[in-house]
Amino acid sequence: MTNVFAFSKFQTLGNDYIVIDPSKTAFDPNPKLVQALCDRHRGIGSDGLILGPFPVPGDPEAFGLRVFNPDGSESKKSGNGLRVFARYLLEAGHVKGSRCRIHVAGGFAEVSYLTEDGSRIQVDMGRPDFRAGEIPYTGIPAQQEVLEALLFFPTGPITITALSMGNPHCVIFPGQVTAAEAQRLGPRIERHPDFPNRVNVQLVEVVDRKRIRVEIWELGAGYTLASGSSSCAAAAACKRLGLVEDHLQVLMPGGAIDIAFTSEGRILMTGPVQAVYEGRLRTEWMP
Ligand SMILES: N[C@H](CCC[C@H](N)C(=O)O)C(=O)O
Repeated sequence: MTNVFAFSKFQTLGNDYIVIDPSKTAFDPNPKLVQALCDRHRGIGSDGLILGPFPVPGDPEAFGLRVFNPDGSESKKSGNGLRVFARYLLEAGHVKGSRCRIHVAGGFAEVSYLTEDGSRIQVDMGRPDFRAGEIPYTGIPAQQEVLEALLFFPTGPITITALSMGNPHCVIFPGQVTAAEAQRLGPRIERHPDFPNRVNVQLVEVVDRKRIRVEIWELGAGYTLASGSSSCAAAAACKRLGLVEDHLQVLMPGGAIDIAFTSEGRILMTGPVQAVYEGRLRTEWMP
């Protein structure tokens, strides 16, 4: 039988991830292979791929992970990905107790298991950073914050609020918050030259001061039903613009994520995780 390798599949609010554990499966995350695995017709199919745990230099208690988008690019952070990975760590016996610390390119995240089985998890996603240079966004000077700035297109400008959650986000408040509008505007904003590293895009409707509704276009993944870092970014923009309170729900097509701002301005993101299946992948089809 040709080589096979093990993987796990999880999903949270319809945002799904493959998890590959390097201690079980030797895996080179080259873009072509990541694209093939995330392909919903030729491979496993997912909104992203998580590789981990890795040891974190200088922090023996922490677990390292890498997150890849279906286009093969590496993500600096993923809110749903962090919750999925935290669940995997618990199930694989890497974690004992109700907390763990995870390191991803965009920084550390403290994780709390709210249920014994890891089906509901809270992640401290840190503080949003609106400074243009941290996103990066080049439309205004690096130290300035991107609050209701203008992003120019041949058809006219769009008003944006942009920030980093460890990964880049651009929040807009368009007349229509629909999947169609997310798929129309998302790619244009994702690849706008003022976002040299590309950007995740959120279309936001403020329902009231405790609920916002969001449609999402993800950098390197396209339209998704939910996104953890996007829910944090949309909430952070609304909070910064004085539109919502410190505790709110972010309503997405796949479901809702709870957001709480701490007194230090950090964002606590809480949501579900579901295990879907364990798989053994043949390798004969791989690029
Ligand atoms: N679904 C992920 C977002 C991945 C972000 C990725 N598209 C990037 O920033 O490159 C989340 O739950 O946060």
